[in-house]
Formats: sequence, structure tokens, C-alpha cells
Amino acid sequence: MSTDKPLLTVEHLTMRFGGLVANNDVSFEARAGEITALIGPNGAGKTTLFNCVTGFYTPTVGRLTLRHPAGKEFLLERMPGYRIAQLAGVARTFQNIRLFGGMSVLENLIVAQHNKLMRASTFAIGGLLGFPSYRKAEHEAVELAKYWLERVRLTEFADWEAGNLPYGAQRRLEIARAMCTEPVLLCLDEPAAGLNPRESAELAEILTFIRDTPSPRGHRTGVLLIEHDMSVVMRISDHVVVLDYGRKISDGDPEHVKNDPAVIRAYLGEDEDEDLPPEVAADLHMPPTAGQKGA
Ligand SMILES: Nc1ncnc2c1ncn2[C@@H]1O[C@H](COP(=O)(O)OP(=O)(O)OP(=O)(O)O)[C@@H](O)[C@H]1O
Repeated sequence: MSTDKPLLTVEHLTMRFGGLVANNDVSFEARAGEITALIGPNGAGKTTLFNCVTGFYTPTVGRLTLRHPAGKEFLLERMPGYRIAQLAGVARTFQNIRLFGGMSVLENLIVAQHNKLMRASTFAIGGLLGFPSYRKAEHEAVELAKYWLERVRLTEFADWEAGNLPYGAQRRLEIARAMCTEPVLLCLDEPAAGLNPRESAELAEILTFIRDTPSPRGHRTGVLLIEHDMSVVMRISDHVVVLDYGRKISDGDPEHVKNDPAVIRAYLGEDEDEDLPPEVAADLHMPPTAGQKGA
């Protein structure tokens, strides 16, 4: 685990939509080489927080600092979304898959490297004339795409139209596409949604690989993960931040969070006789007689 300064520092983030406070004075840190999960009941403000980090929204109040390994700092709340992706090195996936369905799997990964290729082509001329620097960049882009295809086990589907892939494979392709931008921070919005248990286990393996393996450029990627599948969250997260009604109600390692009465109350509601949804109960604290997974 990293002991350096945090990769992302969120300070007093508040996001209001008219009278609705979707994020209310939220502060936390996320580190490179770690998976930080953002959990909480529906409507807790998780996606809104992601949208602030990735520049889709400008926070009403608050500071979002991203620190690169070489020390450069970016104040994300002051940057438009496309600059956050291009310059700050933040990549994201969405709750609803957003691939280029009519392009091949490989093409999706090359297009993700568009900025790098455009620079190498000196904005088209070098590419048209086949400058060596462009050919080198093109070769490297294909190699990086192949590297991530292999990691997400899609090499054999490289020529398939992305839209024809099975659902679980599309989810993995989205992650590979984000990783082809060589981000320092990867933001994943419910990557396990709709996956079966085998696919969820594969996803967990991919995310731990991303966390544990330096990128081909040599930096450690930090992962910010929104996920409702508690079995995935509790198994792979280093750090869990819990939101409820826009506020942070807990922050710590999975063991701390799953035993935190405030978290249990948020998921159970006031009536503690009510049953937790099985997928949540299995990984949050619950009476041993109900078959709690060993901590
Ligand atoms: N653009 C918007 N305009 C108005 N209200 C919004 C907007 N985006 C989100 N909200 C509201 O902010 C609150 C938090 O929503 P958000 O989508 O961030 O929650 P969430 O924790 O991601 O929920 P889920 O787990 O269901 O995806 C909700 O009450 C939602 O209706």
C-alpha cells in the first residue's frame, strides 16, 4: 500500500441542485495503488460525487485535489471535464455501458488513445505523411490495446463488433478502454451491475490487477469504485467511504465499515427487524445465525 500523499483529496464537497443537497460537506482521501469504494443506499449521492470528480458538475462548494506521482497538482473543481480526462489523467466508466457499439473491440481501444495519436500526428499532417514518430505512436497504441485486451481476457474477440459482445465482456472492455488512456485515477460507476457471480469474480480479479500492477508507464493507478455488490466491495477494497443522504457517515477499512452501527442503520433503516437484501447482508455485519461470511 502507498504511504505517499493521497492521490485524490476531497475537501468539504457540497453539491446542490436547487433545494436538494446531493453531497453535503463530504471529505475523504483516495490513494494510488488502492481501491477506494464509495457505497451507500440509492440516492446517497455517489454518482453526483463522481460527476464532480470527473468534471461533469462543478461543485457548489469544495476542493478536489488530484496529485500526480511526479508531484503536479490539479484542482479538479476548476477544470472542465475534457481537461480532467486529458491533462489530469482521470478516466471513468458509466452505470450504463457507453462503448462504440459499431466499432471493433480493438478499435474501441485505439480510439481511446486518440489524444496521444493526434499529438503524434501533429494534428493530421504527420499521420497523413506517415512520419516515423506517428508510426511509432500508432504501434505503441496497438501494443497498449493488446496488453489490456489480454488483461481483460478479450484477445480472441479483438475483431468483434463491440456491440455484439456478451454483456459481461462489454463491461470488461469499458475498463480496458479507460485503462488505455493510462489514467492515474480510474473511476468506475457500478462495474458489477448485471454481472453473474463468475463475471463478478473476474471483475474483482481485473480490479486487483489494476491496483497491484504499475501501469506500463510505471505509475500506480488509484481506483475509485461505486458499487452496490457488497461481496465485490468488501473483498477487494482497501478503503470504504459510506454516504447516506449526501453526507459521509463512515470511512475506514472494510472491517471497520461493515461493523459500523451507522452503516448498518443506513442500510436497514430505522426498523432493524427488517431484512437486509441478501447481497448486502452477506457482507455487512449481521447476526451469525443468519450465515454471515467469516470476517
Ligand atoms: N442533475 C440532477 N438534478 C437534480 N437532482 C439530481 C441530479 N443528479 C442527481 N440528483 C439527485 O441527487 C441525489 C443523489 O443522486 P445520485 O445519483 O448521486 O445518488 P446515488 O447514490 O448515485 O444513487 P444510485 O445508487 O441510485 O445510483 C438524488 O436525490 C438525485 O435525485
